[in-house]
Amino acid sequence: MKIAPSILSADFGCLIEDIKKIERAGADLLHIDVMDGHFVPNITIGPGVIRSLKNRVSIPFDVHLMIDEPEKYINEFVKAGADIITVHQEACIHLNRVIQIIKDCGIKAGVALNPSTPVEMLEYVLSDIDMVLLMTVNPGFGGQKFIDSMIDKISDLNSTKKNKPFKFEIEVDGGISKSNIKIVTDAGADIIVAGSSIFGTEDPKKAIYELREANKK
Ligand SMILES: O=C(CO)[C@@H](O)[C@H](O)COP(=O)(O)O
Ligand SMILES: [Co+2]
Repeated sequence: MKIAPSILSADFGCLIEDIKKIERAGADLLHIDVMDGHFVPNITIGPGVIRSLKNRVSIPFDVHLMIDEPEKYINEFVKAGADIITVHQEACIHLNRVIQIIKDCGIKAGVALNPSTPVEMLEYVLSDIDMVLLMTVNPGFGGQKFIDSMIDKISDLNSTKKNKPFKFEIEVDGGISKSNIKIVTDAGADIIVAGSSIFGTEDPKKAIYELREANKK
């Protein structure tokens, strides 16, 4: 199980210090939530901030684009330092083309699904992608409650993986804490995004340790 702390819940006034804490604690990926105020009702950061962080952070940048028409900005995010770019199925009219644009840049491609979007929407792209991001809250904000019905969705997607030699990993994003991490990984999640349950605590290093311990029980 990999842990990808989401900087959405970090203190943007001392962002690099917060990131250094989770890097030292053994975080696997840095999850960066990009929001445009259109696709989701919130605005966060763009390529400029990612570029500034890139040469100071060594773990891979997992960039979650919650923006309309993401194809217009892929190049900018790749140049800024994204290692994985995930676009929302709901934001892409020509999803296959957008995936190819990301892959042609030489980085990994992921596709995210809102809670109400069935996994079947990805049937004909699953063999092309490196990651499926299942939203377990409605995208837009950190600190929301995990939607319990998403456990069956994770299991369904995980069963699909057993039928064919797909390479994609399942990333799960929203409302994950030490109280539900085990049920999420048991259902088949490979990568856990956690924002408030890491950066919302006094000690992010301890929070990562506790997530890993809770996953063993
Ligand atoms: O993409 C999103 C929200 O849209 C997430 O990455 C959140 O940032 C996760 O935050 P928590 O639910 O873990 O607080
Ligand atoms: Co996210």
